[in-house]
Amino acid sequence: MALTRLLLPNADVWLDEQFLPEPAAAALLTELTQTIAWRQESIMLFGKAVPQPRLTAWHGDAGTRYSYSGLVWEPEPWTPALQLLRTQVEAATQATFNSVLLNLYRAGPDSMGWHADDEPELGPAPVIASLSLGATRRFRLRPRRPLLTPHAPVSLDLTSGSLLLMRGATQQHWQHAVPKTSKSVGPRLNLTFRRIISA
Ligand SMILES: O=C(O)CCC(=O)C(=O)O
Ligand SMILES: [Fe+2]
Repeated sequence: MALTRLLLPNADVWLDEQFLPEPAAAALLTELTQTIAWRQESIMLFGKAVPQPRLTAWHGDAGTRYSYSGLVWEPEPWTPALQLLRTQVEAATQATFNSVLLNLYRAGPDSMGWHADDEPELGPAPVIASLSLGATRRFRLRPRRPLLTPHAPVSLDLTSGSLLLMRGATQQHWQHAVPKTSKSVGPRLNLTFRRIISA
């Protein structure tokens, strides 16, 4: 399949719902869930350490330090599976990536709050390629400044093997989130390939 552009103002967002065929996506979910050194980080919220409602890992080229929600990440090296995915994602997106943030949503209560991936390390127009494996979870997008970007919030159900690409001014004008769900859902693993410009 191919990436198809979403018609959103002040955004440059593309989706390929069938980037990886299901047997490959399912096999990768199992392999990565078992072999990645998952951590549950805490973020400081009003002076208190609050565990993030998901597990995370950060892999990349040496020197791609990244600060995220008050945490500073030193990357783990690329594993063969992650390196192969990087090559495939680069070919599909015509972009280059030097790091990947992995998020494991163990079940419905695991989530990610509203944010934009606009850390200075990512430069003025971050290119982020997001590969989803496992359970379908809802991905929401909303304008950061509704007067400047008049549009209702958007919901995408990201299925296993789908590839979402955000680039250009998307992070400047939109936020995104993966809300909790009360539905009974299995694990979902998401990989966001990124390019750290100022290491
Ligand atoms: O899990 C997702 O689909 C989104 C992940 C995300 O927004 C991030 O890692 O910054
Ligand atoms: Fe994000």
